[in-house]
Amino acid sequence: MLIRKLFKFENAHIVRNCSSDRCRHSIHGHSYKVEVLLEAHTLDHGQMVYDFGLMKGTIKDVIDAFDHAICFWDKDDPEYIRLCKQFSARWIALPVSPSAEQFARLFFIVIDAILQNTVMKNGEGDVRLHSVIAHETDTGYAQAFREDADNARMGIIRPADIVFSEQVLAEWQDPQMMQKLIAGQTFVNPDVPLQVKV
Ligand SMILES: Nc1nc2c(c(=O)[nH]1)N=C([C@H](O)[C@H](O)COP(=O)(O)OP(=O)(O)OP(=O)(O)O)CN2
Repeated sequence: MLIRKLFKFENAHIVRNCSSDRCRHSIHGHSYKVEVLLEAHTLDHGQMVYDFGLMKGTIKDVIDAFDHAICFWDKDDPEYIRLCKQFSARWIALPVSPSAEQFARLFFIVIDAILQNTVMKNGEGDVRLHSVIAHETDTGYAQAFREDADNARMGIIRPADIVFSEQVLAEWQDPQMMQKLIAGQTFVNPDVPLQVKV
């Protein structure tokens, strides 16, 4: 079974080298919608694949980091990068260009790492990330599956290579969240007292 939770953020970028003239030379923004799809073949004590509420913790925080930020490819023109950092308190440097495809891959990689490092407390079984859909506009989206996330021909994305500005970090509930993820520390879900025997 699949479940899906939708997240939203506003973000600005330039996508270098793309065919669309407006996109490759001009800073522009999108109201992104990100669908996170989880898969399991057994249900937890609440008879759910994974409680939607749990997805509003670390997973939501990571996606929300991109809200009202400018994203740039860390291989872009150093002067452009310098100016992004100078004029936007919220910026994120990416190891890949900020296309919808790469957003979908990036969120897959980070959310997959979060889930794999999460200690689940409510009888969740084989819950795993199925795919991530990044909607750039109402009419265009990219969907990343595990084989896309792992595909080095699409560029390597390591969580440690995503650099968040100080302002982004300061606004997280836990400013150390990404460092913990990179260090392989665990995220522990809240205990749930059982009220009826399942
Ligand atoms: N495969 C991709 N194609 C394009 C991407 C992308 O990330 N992946 N990105 C862009 C631009 O960022 C652009 O702003 C979005 O393109 P487009 O869908 O053409 O935008 P419109 O606002 O014109 O959308 P309509 O709904 O068709 O009006 C370009 N391509």
